[in-house]
Amino acid sequence: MHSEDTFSTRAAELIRAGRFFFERGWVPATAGNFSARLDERHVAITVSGRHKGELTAEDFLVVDVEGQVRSEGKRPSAELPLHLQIYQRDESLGAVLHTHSVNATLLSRLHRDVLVLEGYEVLKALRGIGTHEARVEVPIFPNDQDVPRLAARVQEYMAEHPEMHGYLIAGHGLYTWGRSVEEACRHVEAFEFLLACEIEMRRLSR
Ligand SMILES: CSCCC(=O)C(=O)COP(=O)(O)O
Ligand SMILES: [Zn+2]
Repeated sequence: MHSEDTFSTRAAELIRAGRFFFERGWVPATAGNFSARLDERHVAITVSGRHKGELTAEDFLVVDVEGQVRSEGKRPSAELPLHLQIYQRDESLGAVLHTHSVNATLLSRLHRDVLVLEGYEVLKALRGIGTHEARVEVPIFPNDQDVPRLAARVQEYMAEHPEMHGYLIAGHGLYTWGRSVEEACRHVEAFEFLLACEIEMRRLSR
């Protein structure tokens, strides 16, 4: 069972991540949501509707991995099922981060089905990738206000593509994850750099 200390430490890491993302324009208004695993069965996640650049420890609540709320009077992120899908399928994962940058939003509307990233040295910032020659496929799922249905769709896709590092939701944003908050933040930064390169490439080759 997790301690209060674990909750405070994970919340502090996610608060820092929120400030960092907000300063870069990746979580405008109240967009985005963040979570971190507390133990095998519990997760801390942002309360719905909070500004992710101005989070405090009060803006997090505890849920179990089945989605039962363990903090009275707090409403979890509307996108909780997308976080739980990741924790349920892989016990080694410790954090899930969702951002809404301009570049993620634009690319997810310009492409259908999948965005291919290849030839970039920064791909090596993604866990398990050791060469710029890697080919990273980022699936793009249609947006859906029925979040459990969207989570089921992601689950189905991940069963076929277990090496995924993240995905886009069309017109919406990026989901990525890691074994720790630090690793998940590195993935957000790497993806944002790669998405910015892809946008610029399209502009230059017009
Ligand atoms: C203002 S963004 C619309 C909702 C959304 O996509 C999001 O990421 C934030 O939702 P939450 O319930 O986690 O605050
Ligand atoms: Zn969102």
